[in-house]
Amino acid sequence: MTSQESEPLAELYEKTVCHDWAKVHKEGKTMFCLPKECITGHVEGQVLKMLVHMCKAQRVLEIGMFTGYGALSMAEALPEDGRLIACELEPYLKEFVQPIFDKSSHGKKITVKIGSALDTLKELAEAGDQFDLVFIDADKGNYINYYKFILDNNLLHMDGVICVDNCLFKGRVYLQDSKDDNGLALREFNEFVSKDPRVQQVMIPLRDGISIIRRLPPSQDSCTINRVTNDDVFRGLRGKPILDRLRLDGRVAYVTGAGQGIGRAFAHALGEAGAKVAVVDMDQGKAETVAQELTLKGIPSLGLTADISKPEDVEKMVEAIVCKWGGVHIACNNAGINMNSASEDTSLEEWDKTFSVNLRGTFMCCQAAGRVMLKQGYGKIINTASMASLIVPHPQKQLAYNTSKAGVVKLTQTLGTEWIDRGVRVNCISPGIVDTPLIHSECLRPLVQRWLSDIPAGRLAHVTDLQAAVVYLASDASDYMTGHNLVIEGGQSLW
Ligand SMILES: C[S@@+](CC[C@H](N)C(=O)[O-])C[C@H]1O[C@@H](n2cnc3c(N)ncnc32)[C@H](O)[C@@H]1O
Repeated sequence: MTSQESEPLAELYEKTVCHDWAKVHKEGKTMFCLPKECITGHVEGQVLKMLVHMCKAQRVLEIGMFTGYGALSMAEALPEDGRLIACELEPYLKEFVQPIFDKSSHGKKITVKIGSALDTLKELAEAGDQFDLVFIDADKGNYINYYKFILDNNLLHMDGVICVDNCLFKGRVYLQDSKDDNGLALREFNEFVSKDPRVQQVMIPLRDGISIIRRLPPSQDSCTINRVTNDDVFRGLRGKPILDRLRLDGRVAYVTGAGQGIGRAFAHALGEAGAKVAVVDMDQGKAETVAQELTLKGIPSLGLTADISKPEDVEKMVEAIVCKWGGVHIACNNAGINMNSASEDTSLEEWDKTFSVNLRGTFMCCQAAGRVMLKQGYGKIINTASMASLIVPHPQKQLAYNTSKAGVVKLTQTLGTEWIDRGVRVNCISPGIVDTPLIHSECLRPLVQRWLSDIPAGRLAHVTDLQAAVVYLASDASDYMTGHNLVIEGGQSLW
């Protein structure tokens, strides 16, 4: 059983098979009499959609669109800003398909290029375009030319895949005495690809056969011929390209203050990058809700309640994580509080409360997680400091907060240098002013206007602006970085 096709795809299929293709050809609307059997169809369409998912493709090229069934199937799997270029010879088909593309929310990802596909390929190569997935499904005699052009002109991305339709051509590729031009063209194509050292090919007997062809990393021979410096930069450290080095697969992380805002965004980011995540918050309901969000996305997670100003809570939090997952690799100490008062009026109670969470609490978390990490010989601690550690944000008055966050930076620098020789890196992130629902209240509006005039980027930070930084600091890619305060404030501290 294969998943159902979407409504627009079903409509496209119906419209294609019911259309009188012989008539439109007779009327001179198409150059060729197009057989309705050209259509990719349900199962192959879903296979293409699956391939787009599996390759995590962002940019797809289709050679031979016909009525766009394959194109729309693939577009459905692309991210919102993904793009698919569909090459088609027949102008009539663009008019035919556009109304259905317009009905689908994915149709806007598709750009149809009318003309000979080889001309379009040249145009794309000249523009420096590259694709993660190419689907070749046009005139069989030209498959080999499309394939060669794509590989010779770097139209396929480093980890890209080419999918080729009709590779078995009704079994004729295997008939010794076949005179069928298309069968012979496909046989020659299959043989060429199977001998091409640049790729790995697998043929799948689905419908008329599809070949999946993966671009391989450069071979030792090609490195020698091209006098390549075959080092970690060329191959990628431990054979991993840079984006793979940001992955956190198999790592155990926790985030405090993860029930909302920045902490929640950090928890999602670490989980999306591959880590198991303990979502820690004072508010049990919020911790569990965010943990549930991660579970829904397939991220192993655990909701924990802890008040990080209490030493026993901090100990219990780390113990619970170690007990469940056997260690802690990433400690994201994010929980913090902020109270406003003029310095001459700041009570000792306010000062102590702020420090007991922001600085003492962060220290206790660093120490508890650090002890586990030092034993493991590996760990990444990421504290949330603030732009207020660098500048004095104004006009609001927040002496205790500013001072406590400056303390978080010094705590980070000290631990970062003390523990790095035992494999534990400690860094902090200093966000600028973050856009939260609270900030949009009537009484805060004048304050927001004032802040905006102080921010070169012209807007407040979104929590998503901070997510890449936490993944970077949690990953091996930042191993040489320690004691650093990574400031993300749209340039506010520079004005
Ligand atoms: C097998 S159909 C494609 C089916 C389509 N991929 C789908 O998903 O339904 C082949 C298409 O390639 C187009 N075609 C043939 N030769 C071409 C060329 N030289 N350049 C661009 N398109 C071409 C034909 O007009 C036809 O629409």
